[in-house]
Amino acid sequence: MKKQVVLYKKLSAPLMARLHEQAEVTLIESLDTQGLAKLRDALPRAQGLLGASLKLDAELLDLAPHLEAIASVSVGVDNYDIGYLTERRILLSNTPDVLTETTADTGFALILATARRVVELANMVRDGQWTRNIGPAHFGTDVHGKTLGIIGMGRIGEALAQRGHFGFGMPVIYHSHSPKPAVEQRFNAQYRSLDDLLQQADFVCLTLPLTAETEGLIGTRQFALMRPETIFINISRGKVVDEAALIRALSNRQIRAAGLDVFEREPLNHDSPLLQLNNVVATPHMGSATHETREAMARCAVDNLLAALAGQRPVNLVNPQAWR
Ligand SMILES: NC(=O)C1=CN([C@@H]2O[C@H](COP(=O)(O)OP(=O)(O)OC[C@H]3O[C@@H](n4cnc5c(N)ncnc54)[C@H](O)[C@@H]3O)[C@@H](O)[C@H]2O)C=CC1
Ligand SMILES: O=C(O)C(=O)CO
Repeated sequence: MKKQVVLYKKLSAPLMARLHEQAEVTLIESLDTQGLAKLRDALPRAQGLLGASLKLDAELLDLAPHLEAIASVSVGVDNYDIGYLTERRILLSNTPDVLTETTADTGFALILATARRVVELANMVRDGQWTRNIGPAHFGTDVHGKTLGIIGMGRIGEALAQRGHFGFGMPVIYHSHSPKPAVEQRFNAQYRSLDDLLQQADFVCLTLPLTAETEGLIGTRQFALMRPETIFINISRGKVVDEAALIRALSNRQIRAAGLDVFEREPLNHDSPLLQLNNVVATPHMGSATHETREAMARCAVDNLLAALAGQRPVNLVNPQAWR
């Protein structure tokens, strides 16, 4: 008998066809109120779940007594209670690697956009305000040769270091759980304590996951360690940062600018004080959002889910303790 799969994300036609071959599929097209009600109705028969951007808490998962596997179409797994899933022996998988380069591209886009004031100056042209040659009031700051500080030297951190070191001649400093000699050799990178990195980097870039340990990692004290020239880039998760402290640091010009792809609450409210600040470039959590990468992520998630439902260990298993 085919397994019951509930999708809460639309997939491309070829991936849908693959899933249909092997499973009975219920598609929840959107996660609006109606969609969530449909999801609740489908959960009691679900053996597999596939999707992204939904906090799957115990209250929802308790509706799914037959659940065997969840395939998240993301590398970040902060939406899941891994302890609870493991207790229930539900296999959780994610989609690392396939999105690394694209997300690092986004990080670099934010570095360039903030330092060179790309959005602000492009809007000036669009608004008909380019009436004479621009002068120092519109100048930005160099990217090449500046110190790139990476907090969380994992896959995406390394891809960012590669761009900075080889593409822009940037000295790379980093902070992570522990030093990484191979990374230091490849990018001539140097390990720093968190405080030293915050004081020394021209670009402070967050590329770590949201965990109990990293929630609120960057707050008032950490912004106070940065310099007025510092540019702050967050492509990890909004909750790693105390957003109120960030807004104060930007408003007081304690730091120069921020490039933000992620926020405490998403979608970012249009009234957010962040959007009143012209030294902020805000993007809509688009780190991995290219056609190619989103398709590769979805394919990876389908592979993981079908493997798990066939009794095989998924390649990207997040909670190996749940594997019997
Ligand atoms: N903006 C976006 O659209 C995207 C955001 N992300 C975020 O980026 C995160 C990182 O992804 P990957 O590089 O693939 O993960 P990864 O696991 O390869 O790298 C994370 C690194 O952070 C380090 N780390 C974790 N906790 C730390 C702590 N408390 N202090 C210091 N270092 C710590 C780890 O040791 C690891 O080296 C994801 O978890 C996700 O939240 C990922 C993809 C797209
Ligand atoms: O994969 C993730 O964790 C994202 O944030 C979106 O790609």
